Amino acid sequence: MAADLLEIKDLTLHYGGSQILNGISVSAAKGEVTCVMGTNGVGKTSLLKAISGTHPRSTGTYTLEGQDIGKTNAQMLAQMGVAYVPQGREIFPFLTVRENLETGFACLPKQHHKIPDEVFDLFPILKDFLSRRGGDLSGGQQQQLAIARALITQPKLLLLDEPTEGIQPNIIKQIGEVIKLLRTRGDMAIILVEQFFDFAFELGDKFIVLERGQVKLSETAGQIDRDLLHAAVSV
Ligand SMILES: Nc1ncnc2c1ncn2[C@@H]1O[C@H](COP(=O)(O)OP(=O)(O)OP(=O)(O)O)[C@@H](O)[C@H]1O
Repeated sequence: MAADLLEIKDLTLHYGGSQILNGISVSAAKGEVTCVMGTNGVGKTSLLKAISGTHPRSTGTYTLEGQDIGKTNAQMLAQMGVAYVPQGREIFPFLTVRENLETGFACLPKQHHKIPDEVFDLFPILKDFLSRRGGDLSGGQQQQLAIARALITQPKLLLLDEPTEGIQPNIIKQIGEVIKLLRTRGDMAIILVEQFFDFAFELGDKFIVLERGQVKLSETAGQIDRDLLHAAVSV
């Protein structure tokens, strides 16, 4: 198995006085997809917020490529290669597709301020729509744009929060193919939060199931029984 890029131990997270995550340990390796699963409200998005630094971690240790990144903030984490595609995509509706993509440059030194051709190889539709406003794209196209924008930051760790939510089946399939391709490339670790069971099961190398802010189950694809995993993520 590949060496872990990300290692998180005993993470806790609070919103005000409410403790939402409790003693979470997660690791992720380059060339692997780690799926975080569980029913609504168990803390999946909160975990991604903690990893991306968009919400402060209360306690726990966090290393990226062996480097302790303790209280490093979201902007610094993005510059270190942590890219977060949030649930709901959060593209800028009044910016064009090109301008949305260019926002990814904020994490990069000036000499890398060019949209790589690879982005259009992965998502050809974006090339045709470069001048359209983000808000005029379909939900699936917006999701592709959000993933493309994250890839422009040259991530080592890609965090995807429910990329299939509300998306038409043909685009879900394309997004699945892109995730497979990125995994095969082997230069990034992917953490995928997903409630679409078949999609997650097909892509995952590791599965972590959360329940009320704790890890209920953590297994590799080779070890996990499909029915057991399905039961673990069902209400
Ligand atoms: N900003 C916030 N302030 C207070 N409580 C919050 C906040 N965001 C989330 N929560 C609560 O934290 C818990 C975990 O939410 P979170 O969004 O992380 O779960 P989730 O597993 O991603 O759910 P879903 O699948 O519905 O997106 C829920 O009880 C939610 O109501």
